[in-house]
Amino acid sequence: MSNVELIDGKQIASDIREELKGRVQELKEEGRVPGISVVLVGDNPASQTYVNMKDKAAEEIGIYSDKKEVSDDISEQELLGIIDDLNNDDEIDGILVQLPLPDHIDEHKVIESIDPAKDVDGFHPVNTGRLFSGQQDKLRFDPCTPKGIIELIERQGIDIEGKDAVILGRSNIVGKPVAHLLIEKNATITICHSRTDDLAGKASSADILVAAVGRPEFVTEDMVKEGACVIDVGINRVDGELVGDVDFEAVKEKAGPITPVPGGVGPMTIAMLMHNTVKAREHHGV
Ligand SMILES: NC(=O)C1=CN([C@@H]2O[C@H](COP(=O)(O)OP(=O)(O)OC[C@H]3O[C@@H](n4cnc5c(N)ncnc54)[C@H](OP(=O)(O)O)[C@@H]3O)[C@@H](O)[C@H]2O)C=CC1
Ligand SMILES: Nc1nc(=O)c2c([nH]1)NC[C@@H]1CN(c3ccc(C(=O)N[C@@H](CCC(=O)O)C(=O)O)cc3)C=[N+]21
Repeated sequence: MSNVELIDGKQIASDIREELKGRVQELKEEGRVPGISVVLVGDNPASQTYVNMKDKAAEEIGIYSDKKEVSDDISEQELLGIIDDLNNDDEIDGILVQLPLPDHIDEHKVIESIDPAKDVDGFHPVNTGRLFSGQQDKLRFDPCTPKGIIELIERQGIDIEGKDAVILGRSNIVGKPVAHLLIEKNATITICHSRTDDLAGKASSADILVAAVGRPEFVTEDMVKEGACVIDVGINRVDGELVGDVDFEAVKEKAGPITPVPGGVGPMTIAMLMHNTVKAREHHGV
């Protein structure tokens, strides 16, 4: 008999979309459904997949969704022009510029050009700043993947307060923001990266281990404490197959609650994007 406790991100994300559906219906009756626009530069197939998943989720929930697909030789100026139009579009509550961007475009400049009240990705410095300073009373959009991770843990009934959380990875879109959210939930955090000494030792002290390194099956059995909650953020394509940052088969018996890939954090990212779009619409009004 297997004693694996799987955290079903697919199911939890579906529950969240169902909750949002009701709210969107109310907003529709008020006079306007939420709207999101996704800007896609170039034709990276992985990006196409995510953008299609966003479209599908929006449609299911009743959110208006619009796509701006442009060639990867678009100038920075032109891209900033598109964002300016979206900032001024009253039907659009949320703007998402799919990352990464081509090298000739300054990612920070593009993100900073988005109206913070439409920044449903939560990447604008106004939003990351409010996360950093723990401001919960102001309009604040938290990044979707980190927020999805917190929701997964809490909806699984796992208490975060007082726990030792170890995060593998320090990127601006996953590692750093998830650390802030976990601090806000009263966890004690350690962030590891490529220069960390004794990463395995640190990881194996974690009650909650978040793997976001972008290396297939990086987390092995020796890096996991017995019964620890393991959250696998990794999305790696290996020989056409999707593989996480955790060696799931090797770790699943030793770990406590654990997320699969696919069907773990990924669907939660999309659900949180929808959540942020509804929140943006509530703020903007009809
Ligand atoms: N499920 C989802 O919705 C999402 C999934 N992802 C996936 O999550 C993973 C991480 O994404 P992202 O944060 O953007 O990745 P980045 O490449 O931006 O960051 C990776 C981090 O991991 C660290 N790292 C890399 N190799 C090692 C190593 N050998 N030992 C220790 N640390 C290491 C890096 O350290 P250093 O800083 O020192 O270089 C860096 O901080 C990817 O697989 C990505 O595809 C990303 C976003 C959303
Ligand atoms: N501005 C911006 N915001 C992002 O949020 C953003 C981005 N750029 N660039 C790329 C990353 C990656 N990302 C994912 C979203 C959903 C899944 C997801 O739902 N994955 C499914 C599987 C999908 C498949 O089969 O390929 C799963 O894990 O079950 C994965 C990855 C969002 N990102």
